[in-house]
Amino acid sequence: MRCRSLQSTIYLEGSLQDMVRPHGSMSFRSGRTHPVRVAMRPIDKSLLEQMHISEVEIQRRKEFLSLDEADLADLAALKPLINEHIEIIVEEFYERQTEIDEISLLIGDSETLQRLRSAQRQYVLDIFTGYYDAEYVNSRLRIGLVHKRIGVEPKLFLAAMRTLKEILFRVIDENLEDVQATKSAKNNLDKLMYFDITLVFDTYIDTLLNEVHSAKRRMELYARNLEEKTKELAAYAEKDALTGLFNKRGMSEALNREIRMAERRHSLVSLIYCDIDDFKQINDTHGHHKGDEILVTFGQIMRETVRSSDICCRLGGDEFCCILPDCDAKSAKTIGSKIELAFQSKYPNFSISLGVAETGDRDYLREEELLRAADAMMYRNKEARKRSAAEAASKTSARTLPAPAQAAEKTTSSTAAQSDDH
Ligand SMILES: Nc1nc2c(ncn2[C@@H]2O[C@H](COP(=O)(O)OP(=O)(O)OP(=O)(O)O)[C@@H](O)[C@H]2O)c(=O)[nH]1
Repeated sequence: MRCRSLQSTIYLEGSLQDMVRPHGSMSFRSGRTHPVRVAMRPIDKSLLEQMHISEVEIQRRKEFLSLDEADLADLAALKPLINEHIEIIVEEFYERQTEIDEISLLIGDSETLQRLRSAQRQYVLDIFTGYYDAEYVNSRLRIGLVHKRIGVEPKLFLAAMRTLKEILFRVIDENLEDVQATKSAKNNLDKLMYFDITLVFDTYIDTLLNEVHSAKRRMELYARNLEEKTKELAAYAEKDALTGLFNKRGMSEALNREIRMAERRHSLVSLIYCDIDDFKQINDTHGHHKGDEILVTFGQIMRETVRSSDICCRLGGDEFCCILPDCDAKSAKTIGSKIELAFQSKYPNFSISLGVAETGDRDYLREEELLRAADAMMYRNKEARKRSAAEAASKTSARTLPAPAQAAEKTTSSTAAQSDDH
């Protein structure tokens, strides 16, 4: 195997090769690390493999450009001449290149310029070796990759190739006497430089496409995340932060939807409306923290008592409701009683008031009408409960006069009041 540096480039590759060489592959060659078995990734393949460029493909490319063995041998014959002029060629090339602001900026400093000079020197010598095999092709492909990564645009690369060609043509013109040989040498050089340019462009475009695909994948991921976040936010907007039940807005949408569905199916929808009695007093006596705990517990009781298809909501403060699709008012009252029983067994000193309303299966109330009806019944039940509590209190105080009136114990069942009301 001939030893030819892969570091050669038109003008910028040299010092930047290490930027793109996978570190793993370097360690592996030097035997410092053991190869780990992982799925085949792009960095596990050579550029030639990634670009699907085989020996046959290299030959095809030469044929496309009518670059035959005789042309290549003629180019190799110019090697002594180029060797003789190599320093002048590289000197003039960089003099002209650094006159271009964009290129000067890309090169950046004198050490980089020095490294580029030596890489360029090697490239020019490589052109005239007469060997344009896989190794040569690989080094050309690498240039496209590096150019894309460091931002050397095709226009700069083409301008550089043109400058180099002009310089080489001039050296040939000035030193070859035979007109036919001069013409043929320039023609062969022209074809080889086309061969190089197509390879550089192939990896440049491939890298560009990979970047586009990668950006597309990132965008899709971002869009998916955004969609999930939007759904989460929308769900948050419909949920009550304290109890996790639907809030008023969520309830409104759900009730609307359930009434419309019931209309389509000619079925019933019932609504239980609950309010914790004297909740203000509970807060005042036991503190807000206890008040919160009661609200959360009530939400849990409600959820655990009803079917999973029923929709439990906290309308605000101490007011709750539950939407019961496919359920009549009688069953809703029974469910309400179960909720009340469970609540009172947890908090024997507190009570709730309930109201129930149903709609369907011939005429249907609107969402706010159904809510108003259930609320009105809850209110009537609460008033009835308050009246009987007041009566009980006055009877007790009459029996125990002249002692001051005691606060009534909250033992009256609101469900009983509700039933009476009906
Ligand atoms: N702890 C707690 N209290 C709340 C919350 N939201 C509202 N409240 C309180 O709940 C109380 C509700 O009181 P009211 O609407 O007067 O009703 P009530 O005291 O239950 O009286 P009745 O409905 O007649 O039985 C108010 O004092 C509100 O400040 C909450 O998230 N946590």
